[in-house]
This record gives sequence, C-alpha cells and structure tokens, in this order.
Amino acid sequence: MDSTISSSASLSIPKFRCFDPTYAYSPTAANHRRSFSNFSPTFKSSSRVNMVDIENYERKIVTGDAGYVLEDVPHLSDYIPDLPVYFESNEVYACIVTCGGLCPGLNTVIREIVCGLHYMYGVNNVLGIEGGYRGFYARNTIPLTPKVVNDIHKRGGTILGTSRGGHDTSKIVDSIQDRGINQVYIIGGDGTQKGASVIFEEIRRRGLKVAVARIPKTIDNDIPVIDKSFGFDTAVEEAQRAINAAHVESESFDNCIGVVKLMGRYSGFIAMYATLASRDVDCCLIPESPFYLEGPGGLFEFIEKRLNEQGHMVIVIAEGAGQDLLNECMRTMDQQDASGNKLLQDVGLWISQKIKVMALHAYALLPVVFTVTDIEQNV
Ligand SMILES: Nc1ncnc2c1ncn2[C@@H]1O[C@H](COP(=O)(O)OP(=O)(O)O)[C@@H](O)[C@H]1O
Ligand SMILES: O=P(O)(O)OC[C@H]1O[C@](O)(COP(=O)(O)O)[C@@H](O)[C@@H]1O
Repeated sequence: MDSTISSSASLSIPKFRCFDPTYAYSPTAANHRRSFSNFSPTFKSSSRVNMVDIENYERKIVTGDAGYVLEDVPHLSDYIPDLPVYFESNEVYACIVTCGGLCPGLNTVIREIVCGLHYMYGVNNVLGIEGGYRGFYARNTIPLTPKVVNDIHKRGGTILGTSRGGHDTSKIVDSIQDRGINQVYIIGGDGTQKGASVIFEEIRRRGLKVAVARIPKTIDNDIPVIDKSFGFDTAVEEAQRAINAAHVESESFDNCIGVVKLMGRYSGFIAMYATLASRDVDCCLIPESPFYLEGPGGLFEFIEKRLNEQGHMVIVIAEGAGQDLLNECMRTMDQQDASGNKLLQDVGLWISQKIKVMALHAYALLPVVFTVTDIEQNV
C-alpha cells in the first residue's frame, strides 16, 4: 500500500472462515446504516457468534493525501469477528477449472484467483485442471503460481483449455479426493454451474472437507442478480468493429445491406448494446422479440423503406433471433452439442438469402447483401 495513505482501520490478513447459515439472525431496518445496506444482520441472543456493535463500529475508511476516500470492501468477519477458521492457509490445496463456452476475461479471472490466494491468503498450492471437467480424470494439470499467470490476462481464451460434455461426477470427485484438493474453483456458464452443484452434492455425500466456489461466466450478460458479467463489455466493443465494417461496406454500394450476426443464443444484450453504441445500425433483431418477414410491419417492408430513403442499411441479428422462422422452413433435426445444448441454425446466412430472393422477386432489385458472422468472442 502507498505509504502516504493512512488507515483508520487495522487491515488484517484474511482467513478462510466459515459462515454457517443455520445460525439464527434477523435483519432489522432500525440498524440499517448506509454503509451496511448490503449486510446488516442483528443476531439473536441465542446466536453462537458475537456480533459487532454496528452503531459504534468503526467503518473501514482509507483516506489519501490526494483527497480521495476509499471504503475498503467489507468482509464478513468485520461483522462477525469470531467466525471459525475453516482452512489454515498452509493446508489449502486449490484447483481451478474452466468449462463450457469461451468468454473474454477468463484468463484474468484465473490470474486474480491465483494472485488473490497467494498474496492475500498466503496459499502456495494451486493446480490448473486442463480441458474442462474431463480434465479432472483425463488430462494433465499445471501448477499455477503468480509467476505462471503473470501475463495471461493479455491472452484470449483460457490458458487451461475448456470442453463441453465429459462431466463424470464420480470420476471428478475421485480425482479431487485422490489429489488431496480441498478448494475447487469452477468457472463457467449455466451448464458448468449445474455440473458444479452435482460435484458439491457428491462431495457432501462423501463427507469431504472440500469447498466448491463457483464463478459465473456469461458473455451475454444475462444474469439478473449481478451488475455486469465479465467479458460482456469486450464483446460489445468487438461487435462494433464488425458493425463499422458493415457500415463502411454498405455505404459504398447502391442498395447494399450489411448483415452482422452477433452472439446471443437466448438474449440480445450484446446486439442491443452494440447497436445503441454504434449509431450505424438500422435494424436490430434479438431472440426476445419475435419478428416476421412479409406483410405490413414485416422486416421486408422496413428494408424497402430504408433502401428507398438512404440506399443502404445495416442489420444486426443475434444468433438466437428468428430461430422459429428457420425451423419452420428448414425442418431440420434437433442437433445438440456434447453438453446437450441445442445447436442453432445459421440465421445470418439464412436472412441474407431471404433478403436477396425477396428483393429480386418483389422489386426487381438485386441488393448487395453480405454477412459478417461470428465475430471473435475469444478476446
Ligand atoms: N446438468 C448438468 N449436470 C452436470 N454437468 C453438466 C450439466 N450441464 C452441463 N454440464 C457440464 O458442464 C460443462 C459446460 O457446460 P456447457 O453447457 O457446455 O457450457 P456453459 O457452462 O458455458 O453453459 C460441460 O462439461 C457439461 O458436461
Ligand atoms: O458457439 P458456441 O460455443 O456454441 O456458443 C454460442 C453461444 O454461447 C454464447 O456465447 C453464450 O454463452 P455463455 O452465456 O455461456 O457465455 C451465446 O451468445 C451463443 O449463442
């Protein structure tokens, strides 16, 4: 810490403490103060822990000479000081695994876990499990130290690799048990989280002293309880490069339409945010909002209007949009990936073809339609 910063609170080395939610407590509005708005329990007298006197509690404020005020992140033990220590740092053997789809920032998360464990908690044994869940029993492992992870946040993807499918609960927990791992950090999307729950249940069933920490990942930013998921901003930023390319191209030819297909299997946040940020998009199609092609109010009518008005346009489409229309006309078999996720039809190519055929038949117009698909999400 900067030596010019003075602290009114003593900063102690954090410990791996255990909070048993079965301890009785009841939050009361009377004890709410602004700084404790997220967590201000009042423990009943029967509680087995001693609670800090919240009214007289000295807030963790760190002031700097430059005039700024930093409020240190409150820790559970600030409010419940005698929580039992669950792991001593020197007995921790942690592992990290990344599973499922890629997302920008995975390496940053890995780096922060390794450095946080090492520098904040004094943990020196952290293992990287390679290749997703199946890596527990079928792949190599790598020791992770602050030195190993020093530069990884500058790389795309995940240094540990990832995979779909291959979740064998019993083999995974065998591997955790055999290796003597007692903290498991699992980074991944909804499929990964379901897998982590099953692992935790099996660990509990076997009575092992192993903690399972789940780090939610979604490039789509569609987890309502968090402000923003890591990687979303990068995806939106990258999406704008594709939109910009489509705009430049479409402006350069008569009746040219740029179609940009973006990520978004079930939600259109990336498409919408990128559209709003770019100001060059004429139409944004997302899974949450059904659309149709022909007739009044249909997409084709809008395309004709925009081409008449300005001679070019950009359409952004999230990959999950219009899947019902595709399925109707393609009658394809339901296909799944190795994790059981439904594989989508390519809506970008489909809509480009539809627009070409429509324009040729209805308006004797041959628009130049080109598609920018699958922008790099692995930044
Ligand atoms: N219901 C489930 N039970 C156990 N494991 C699951 C379940 N669903 C998915 N998984 C496992 O989680 C991993 C990642 O899931 P996947 O759906 O591919 O990606 P994501 O986590 O990004 O949604 C895969 O190894 C898969 O086998
Ligand atoms: O091409 P893949 O790997 O199947 O993944 C595509 C899908 O995964 C997503 O990127 C979302 O996955 P996450 O929410 O797990 O990050 C969707 O936007 C996209 O539809």
